[in-house]
Amino acid sequence: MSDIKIQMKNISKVFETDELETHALKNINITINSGDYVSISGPSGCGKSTLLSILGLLDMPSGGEYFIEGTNVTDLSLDEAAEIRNSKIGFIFQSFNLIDELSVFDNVALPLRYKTKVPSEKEISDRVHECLELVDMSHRTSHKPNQLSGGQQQRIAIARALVANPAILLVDEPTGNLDSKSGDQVMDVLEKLNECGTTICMVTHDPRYADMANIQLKLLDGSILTTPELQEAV
Ligand SMILES: Nc1ncnc2c1ncn2[C@@H]1O[C@H](COP(=O)(O)OP(=O)(O)OP(=O)(O)O)[C@@H](O)[C@H]1O
Repeated sequence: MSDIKIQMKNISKVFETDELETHALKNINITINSGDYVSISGPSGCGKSTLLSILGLLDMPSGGEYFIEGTNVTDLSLDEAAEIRNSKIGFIFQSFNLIDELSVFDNVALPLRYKTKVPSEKEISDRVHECLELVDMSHRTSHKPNQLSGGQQQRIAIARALVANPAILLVDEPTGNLDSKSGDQVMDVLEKLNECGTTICMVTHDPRYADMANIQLKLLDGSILTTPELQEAV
């Protein structure tokens, strides 16, 4: 009955530099269903960024198979990977990566304007306002990013990641540049989005935030240490 968003089968990644081979990921098997909240944590160098890059089609695995919403995306050309990345994946980075010259509205609208079939201005406006409301930022549509706090900028980045209705949000240390209060607010927004059905996969060093996820993956030396654990809904 579950709707599979992401499936990795025996994914491996080997980096080869001069005479050195680094086995960054070994035999990774992950299934992420619609509505899951997955955290990935582990010590420095264990493979978190490598895994997130492959999940986000920013890098390709050395072996194994990767499916997004049932489509095999293991051996795509760069152009095909870019198209699937734009339509299926929303990214949230530690650095918010907003465009300073654009208003909040135009930053959030950007992924819609880059779609193969660009929606009408009315559709863009409706969707941007809907997403800004979800992150409690409807009152700042005309501001520029540098007129906002770090926490507010991250909430705008979340709205931008959501706007094209991706299959999954990939989140990399979302609170890394924030004080603890703003960080908690950003995590509250992610939790609320997940409660409303958004599928999330997040890399975090913070055990408090990893605990918010219903599937907690722990990586060590490129392998998943603990198999996914589904917590009973409280
Ligand atoms: N481009 C590369 N070339 C060679 N080795 C690499 C490359 N990228 C990563 N590695 C190696 O792969 C392993 C996993 O790296 P990765 O960046 O995924 O770890 P991480 O868990 O994200 O670390 P951190 O928490 O410090 O960011 C490390 O041993 C790293 O040195």
